[in-house]
Amino acid sequence: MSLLVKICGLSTRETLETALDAGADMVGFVFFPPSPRHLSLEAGRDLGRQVKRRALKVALTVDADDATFDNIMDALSPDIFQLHGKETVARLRDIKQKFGRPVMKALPVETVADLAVLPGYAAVADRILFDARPPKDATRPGGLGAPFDWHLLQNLELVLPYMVSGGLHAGNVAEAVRVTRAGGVDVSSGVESAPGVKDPEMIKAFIRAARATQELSVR
Ligand SMILES: O=C(O)c1ccccc1N[C@@H]1O[C@H](COP(=O)(O)O)[C@@H](O)[C@H]1O
Repeated sequence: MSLLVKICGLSTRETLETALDAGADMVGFVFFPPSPRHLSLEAGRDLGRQVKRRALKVALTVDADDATFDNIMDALSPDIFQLHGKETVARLRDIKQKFGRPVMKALPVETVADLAVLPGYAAVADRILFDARPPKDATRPGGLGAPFDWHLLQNLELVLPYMVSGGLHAGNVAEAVRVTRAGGVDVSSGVESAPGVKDPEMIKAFIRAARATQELSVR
């Protein structure tokens, strides 16, 4: 099975085109105002049109309300929602039913205790994203460029597809895949020259490095 590569937090036509040309499977758009990668609905509409089915469009939200989902559906028509807040299992079910799109639930990981919620979410989500737990005083729940201990996933038995994120970059993505056996990787800060500023060369290097790990991936 081939490794899915997601480049998240794209906000310009140039860097989106770089990610698509370099073969990203998923391109992520952030709809969360405190993030330096936050997109207006109009920018999301414009970038969404540019994708032209060359990759899956992922809309990242954080504890968003129904009106926000409605607006994102209208502007971007995402292929999948990435839920990166404290959404409950019941809210996941509700979002899937109301908006008719698959959901990828981000779960914060710092210790093995964080995996206790996994069975509940795995019963409803279409994909799980394991991300580093943010510090308590963080202004956002992700996109902080910090990794977690990948060994916590070493013995994971999860039938559902899962991805990893948190502090990935071209230099460590192979090791992350080797340890976690994840079927996909997601990066934002690791392909930026400054928060919110994507770097075309870093995007290409990350996708190249991720592709080189292909044979290590199982899910
Ligand atoms: O990118 C953001 O600003 C962001 C904001 C709120 C929630 C999640 C966010 N990004 C996601 O966080 C992880 C890790 O990112 P990084 O590579 O460590 O910067 C990734 O899944 C992003 O999609």
